Amino acid sequence: MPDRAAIIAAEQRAVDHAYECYERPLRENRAQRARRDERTDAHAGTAFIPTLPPELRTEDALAGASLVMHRIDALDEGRVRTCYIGRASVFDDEHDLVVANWQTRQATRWLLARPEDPGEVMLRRDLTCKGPKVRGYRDVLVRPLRNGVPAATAPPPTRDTVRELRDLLLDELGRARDGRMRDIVETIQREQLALVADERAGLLVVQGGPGTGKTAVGLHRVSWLLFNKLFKPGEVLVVGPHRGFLEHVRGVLPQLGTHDVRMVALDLLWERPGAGTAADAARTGRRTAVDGAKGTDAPAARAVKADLRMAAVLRNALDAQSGRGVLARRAAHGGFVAAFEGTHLSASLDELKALADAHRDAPTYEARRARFADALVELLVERYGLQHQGRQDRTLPERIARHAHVTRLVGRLWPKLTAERVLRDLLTDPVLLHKAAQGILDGAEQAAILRGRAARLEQEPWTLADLVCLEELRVLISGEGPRRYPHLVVDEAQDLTPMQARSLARRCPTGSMTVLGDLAQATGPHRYAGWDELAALLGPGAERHLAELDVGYRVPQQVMEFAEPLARRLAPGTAFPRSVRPVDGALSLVPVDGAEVDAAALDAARAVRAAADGADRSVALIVPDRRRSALRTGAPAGVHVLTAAQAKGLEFDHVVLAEPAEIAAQEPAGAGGLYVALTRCTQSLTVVHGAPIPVGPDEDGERTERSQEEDMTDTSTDRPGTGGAAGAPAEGFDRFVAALEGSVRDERRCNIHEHLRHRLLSDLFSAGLAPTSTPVVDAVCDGPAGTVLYEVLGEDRRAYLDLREAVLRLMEAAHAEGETADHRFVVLPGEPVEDWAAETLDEAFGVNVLWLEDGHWRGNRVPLALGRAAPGDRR
Ligand SMILES: Nc1ncnc2c1ncn2[C@@H]1O[C@H](COP(=O)(O)OP(=O)(O)OP(=O)(O)O)[C@@H](O)[C@H]1O
Repeated sequence: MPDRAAIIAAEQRAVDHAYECYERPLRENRAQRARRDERTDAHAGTAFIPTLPPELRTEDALAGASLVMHRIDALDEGRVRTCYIGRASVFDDEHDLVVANWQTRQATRWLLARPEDPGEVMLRRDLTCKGPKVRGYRDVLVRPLRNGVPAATAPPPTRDTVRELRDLLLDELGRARDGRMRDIVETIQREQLALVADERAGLLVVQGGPGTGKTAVGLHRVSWLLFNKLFKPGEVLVVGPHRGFLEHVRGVLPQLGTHDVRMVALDLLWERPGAGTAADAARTGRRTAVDGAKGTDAPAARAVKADLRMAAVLRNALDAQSGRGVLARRAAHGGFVAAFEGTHLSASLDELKALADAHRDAPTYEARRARFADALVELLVERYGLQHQGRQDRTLPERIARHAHVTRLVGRLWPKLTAERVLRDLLTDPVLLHKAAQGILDGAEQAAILRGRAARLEQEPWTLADLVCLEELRVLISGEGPRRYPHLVVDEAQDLTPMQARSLARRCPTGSMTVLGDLAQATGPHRYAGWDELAALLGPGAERHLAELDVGYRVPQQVMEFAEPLARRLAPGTAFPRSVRPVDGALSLVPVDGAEVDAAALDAARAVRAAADGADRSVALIVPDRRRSALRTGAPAGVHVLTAAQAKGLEFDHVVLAEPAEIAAQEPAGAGGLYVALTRCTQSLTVVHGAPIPVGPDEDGERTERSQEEDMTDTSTDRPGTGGAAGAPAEGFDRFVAALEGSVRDERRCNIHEHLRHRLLSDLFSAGLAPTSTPVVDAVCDGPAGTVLYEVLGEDRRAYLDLREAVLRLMEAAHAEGETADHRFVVLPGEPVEDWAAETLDEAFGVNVLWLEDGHWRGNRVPLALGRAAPGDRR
């Protein structure tokens, strides 16, 4: 058996040959170009200037990267053939393939072959090259031939060769980050490549913790899909979280040989009235054509506008300003009468209402108006015919349609509306808002989105959420939707609001999407309980495939371990990534006096910058939003000062983090923002904090756990934040209330719980009642049957034992509030699991059960639960 040196020498010869074959056409093309240039010079001044055909490349696209990465020996009709896989397809003089591009289906299939299912692969050898120089190799899959027949795969590689591969990957991961992401072709892992080359239709959702390579996978996938002609460049849109992120990843696709793919930051995706779209900007090259939203929403308004219920409110706003909405206000005026060619045309108010209602299912507002106008003319023509013994001529319908009174009536009932006018009226007119939001948004939610009116429509400070609503309205009014793409890639998708997701679905009606994200890093106003909810919004009706990446390539192990309890708390259902990178001394905690945080953070940044100098390492200082401008002013050169939101999706070699508790308290990101900030570094994280670092497993965002060094030095067992309100010396009843509040808060993190609670509150408001929620009671409402107390349960809580626990909670809540309820309800997200549960609960505890099924309330006493019971219906 040849020794390693001999194998490396043999592989070097193969790689040399590959380079020779790769470079020869380049050299020849350059020479040909030089000859043409000479000819062109000779013809200077003439109209004909020959151009070089695109296939005659003259530039080396490798830019120093290795051409060859793998050797594959594959069985082909009984013979073993050797093929090399690399960054480009290379042919020899006989047009035989010397290197196969990694993106060809054949090469991808070979690279995905596993030892336990090798297919035709007999040998996979990964080469460690530095440019054209072979430094080492590792045999990943070896299947010897015995008597011409492949034997079982050989035992796993020796420790040495494993270390060698790890070295290649770790070398790559340990290199300095200059703010630009690079491709990972040389070290892409099998589970990543499988996602890159996944050809299934529909939505591919990739969930993965920080640094698991989601962005890298998304971009390599774009390149792979285009290379294999599944889409053309103009057919793919990549949506990233912000401009800084796009800047960070900008170089990857060109490095992979992929050009002309449109990439847009999420906040520039929606057109601002009067400005062009991002697409316009890309076309015209004018950056100033688009500058996104002008205004900002307070957190409460942002939450309401993010919610899908907003779509129904917008539709209602249109209805209130047209058709029946206008007729309702016209009651005093009666129907329609107009003099016409010596006679009268007329329609009663009821007839007009019937016509207005008849076309509610028309696709757009404008279509409804057109159909109403047609139907009105038809009615008037018919009436005219009756009055004149059927005497009609061909131009009568047109004469009636053009009659000033008719056009005025149509115009009044279906005024020319623009999305901007409707939204402006909705957000600034409390009466219209109430009418449109009745039964959908409660009073507090309506108040949250109500705002003052700018002097002129063009001055309205549209927020990002408003821009999304404007698109929704435009679609409702005229059907005018955004440009469509056959494939969409959405990064950091966990931050999309439901309204944004609905709008993205509009851009890709086929539902062919690559959706990348991490639920634990969610920082938007809406938290998704799982990917299903978001996937259903993005690709309604499309096939969905969920994949998880669970190996962390960016963040040092020590830092990931520090952040782990926080991540598990934020998204208990997702896998926490294993980091492949132990880095000694990667984590430093620097406790300081609260007043010293800024100065200490700047000192730390200065020290880290100085230590990193010469090593070409990037340094970021991640700070709470309100401290950014002050710290930017004082920061040393070469240190990027960013908020957690700005750092999303980016990575730096060294990160200094200032006052994490303050970052975790920022709305709407909360602890998700802190998790993002903690996981940006590749080498070291220095945490400067005055307040304790809220990374513990049982935090609730308001309470904090002590930092590690405090844990080490302080042996006190009376730790704040583990059962009582923030550090308060709570006793007895107070402690009980605090504990109850804590667990209610936990429950209210569940979206399904919150959907149910809000729906219940909204329906009670619609019934004309005034329900309230308190920190311990999900809902309490005085209705015709007395006081009713509700305890809402969240996802997967429909079993009898859950119901019994809810009864106890109701009793505790009543005790905490001093509330003596006449009726008590447990509210579930679906039918109880056991069919006897509702009856038993009623008989045993006098507690009723209410649940939602297909959007309707069900249960043993639904009218009573919704405030519709007779006053005598008291227990
Ligand atoms: N197989 C790999 N080989 C080399 N580097 C890799 C590999 N996979 C990921 N990386 C590197 O790890 C870093 C993190 O990757 P990426 O930004 O794609 O992760 P992410 O999952 O999108 O992270 P986040 O959720 O924090 O945005 C990048 O520098 C990327 O190049």
